[in-house]
Amino acid sequence: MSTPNPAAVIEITGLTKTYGPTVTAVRDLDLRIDPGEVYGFLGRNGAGKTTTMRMLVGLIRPTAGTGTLLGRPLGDPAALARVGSLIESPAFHPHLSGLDNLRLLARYLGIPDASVDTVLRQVDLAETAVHRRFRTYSLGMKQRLGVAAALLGDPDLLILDEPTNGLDPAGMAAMRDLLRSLAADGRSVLLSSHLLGEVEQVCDRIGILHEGRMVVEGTLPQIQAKLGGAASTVTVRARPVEAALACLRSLPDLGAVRVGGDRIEIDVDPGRAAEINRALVLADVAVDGLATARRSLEDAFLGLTEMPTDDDAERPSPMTLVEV
Ligand SMILES: Nc1ncnc2c1ncn2[C@@H]1O[C@H](COP(=O)(O)OP(=O)(O)OP(=O)(O)O)[C@@H](O)[C@H]1O
Repeated sequence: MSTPNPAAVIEITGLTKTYGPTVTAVRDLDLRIDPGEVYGFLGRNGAGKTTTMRMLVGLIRPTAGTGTLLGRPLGDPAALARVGSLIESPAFHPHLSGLDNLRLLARYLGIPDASVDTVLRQVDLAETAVHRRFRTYSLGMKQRLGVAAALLGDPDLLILDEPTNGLDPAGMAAMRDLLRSLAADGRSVLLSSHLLGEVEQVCDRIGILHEGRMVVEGTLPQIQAKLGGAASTVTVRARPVEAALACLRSLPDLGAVRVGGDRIEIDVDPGRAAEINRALVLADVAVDGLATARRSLEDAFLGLTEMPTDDDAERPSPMTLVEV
């Protein structure tokens, strides 16, 4: 049995949420987050990210599961007071300015007005925007104000559901910098996203959720390794295919080989492309094309969660794994 570590910011086991007899939104989830760690939940819509976060901050009650948040039992008010969260759209007064909304919230929480200026600077909400009515805000501005509100109590743990939603690329970069600087101060961040590129750039560890389950978890290199397969491929268009495969069989240390029409895709370092080309030509195989690609984590993630991609329609004939 593992010993619980008192230093863990979040440590939960078997977290489950069911709705009625048929919907299991989160299934038997184990999660541990350490101080100063930025942890990202990655998953397509409906994977269970928001439900998990709502359980952690006490908005909904877990069906099953035990654990601690900041060293206290899940749902403990003293621990929740040290958590800042942005889950779904925060409720701000539409007719008040961003500044007045935060001042109101600060007073409600018993926090000095000076903290409002600090958090507004942290999220980089423009001076002009601060004085505008909330209802005129763009999605990105609303998002920044939501993060500012989450930061108000100087929390030890931030739980942010899709924090970059609605931000332009510059806003996304600023948000990443902010989250990293918060982590550098020893705070922990749990965020969710359906964009791999986002979590990849900011998170120390990533957990991929799919249909309520954690399917893979780890650092980026660990996830790459766990998802298996070569990280890169060499693809050749070659005729005749049978002769090409016979030739490939004579080459050492190739990974999996897949064939679709006249396309042969080989899991191998792209640095061996020239060697493969030379071998095929020497074997009297006509090489009509040769391309190299590094398999991104995005591809692996999409494959894992069977998410359709925009370029699915353009994909040529399906590839079949062959023995070489
Ligand atoms: N109150 C509810 N009643 C019934 N089913 C629910 C409820 N809340 C969530 N679900 C279901 O639970 C599953 C997980 O939803 P959840 O919102 O946690 O996913 P998500 O990963 O956050 O996705 P999204 O990015 O779309 O918010 C979905 O199938 C959803 O339809």
